[in-house]
Amino acid sequence: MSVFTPVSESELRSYLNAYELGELVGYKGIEEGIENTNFFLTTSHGEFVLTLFERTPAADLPYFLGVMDHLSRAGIPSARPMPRRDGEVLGTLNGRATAIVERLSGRGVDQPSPEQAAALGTVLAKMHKAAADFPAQRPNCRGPSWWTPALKELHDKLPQEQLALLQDEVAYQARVDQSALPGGVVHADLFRDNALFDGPRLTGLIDFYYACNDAWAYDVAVCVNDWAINAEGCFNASVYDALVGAYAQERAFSEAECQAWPGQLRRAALRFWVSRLLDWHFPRAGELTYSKDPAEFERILLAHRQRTPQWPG
Ligand SMILES: Nc1ncnc2c1ncn2[C@@H]1O[C@H](COP(=O)(O)OP(=O)(O)O)[C@@H](O)[C@H]1O
Ligand SMILES: N[C@@H](CCOP(=O)(O)O)C(=O)O
Repeated sequence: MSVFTPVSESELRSYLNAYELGELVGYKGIEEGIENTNFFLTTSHGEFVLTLFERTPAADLPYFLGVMDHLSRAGIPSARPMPRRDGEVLGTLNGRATAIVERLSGRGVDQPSPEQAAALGTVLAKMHKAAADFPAQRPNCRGPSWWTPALKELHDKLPQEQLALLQDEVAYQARVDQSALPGGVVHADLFRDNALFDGPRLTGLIDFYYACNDAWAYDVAVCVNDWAINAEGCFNASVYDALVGAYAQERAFSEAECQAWPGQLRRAALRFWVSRLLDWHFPRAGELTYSKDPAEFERILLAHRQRTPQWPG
């Protein structure tokens, strides 16, 4: 499903001439993933992932690949982009901007254990610190200037009750002073399917294509909403405690972040509820929408609005 742009063996062999990655041994389309065309590549030099960017704006690619390179050099398990012979990391294949990155080991988890959640919390905090000196900037493209027009688009599709809730939450978020929070590069979409594990060991962070500069606490909130809260909006206390406890051990929250924590959980829930509503009501041709139920994030947002979770410690 996710090979939107096919690539023949001869096209790939010729594309690989631009790299020093040895001879092509084999390649296979990757079915998971919904944004881009991805292939696993085996060459005489190792294992890689080839991505043909379908929707990601070309102007943002140097930022995303730069973040991945910066983090992998700093010891964070993100995939290092492979440079071409001309020193560039981006090429073009079959009309798409294209990159090759190293293939990381491990698999995604559906039901993380507290141990795995702790590994995520630790690596997330290390990632925030490691990217503190990354020089480029990219604003969060899923903030107020995105959700305000998105709500207008959704206006005629939603029942009045949902619209009222969304509008109320948008108004609440507009009153939150984000500038008081420390931040830097954030992943911004670190769901369970974007972290790879080998048993309890976190072996990879992938899919940096929403990375941007934002509050670190927001990034933690994105993770908590997916890793530690089920589709009914109920917290998994042991996963939550493990994730935020391990994060806090590596990077303590400031007083401002502790205060802002409930609002960040709400902001993260709002962002994914709106994107799932857009995907649901305006699906792209051939897109599978059933696996991304918007109602999950409505329930998570409602749960956060009803009982305010405090930052522990
Ligand atoms: N660097 C990598 N190492 C190992 N597997 C990867 C890597 N990048 C992507 N994958 C695999 O490809 C799948 C789709 O990647 P993802 O970046 O989520 O795609 P999309 O951007 O299209 O949603 C992942 O679920 C994972 O199995
Ligand atoms: N992880 C997200 C999907 C990525 O966001 P989108 O804006 O591309 O839909 C989710 O599970 O909703």
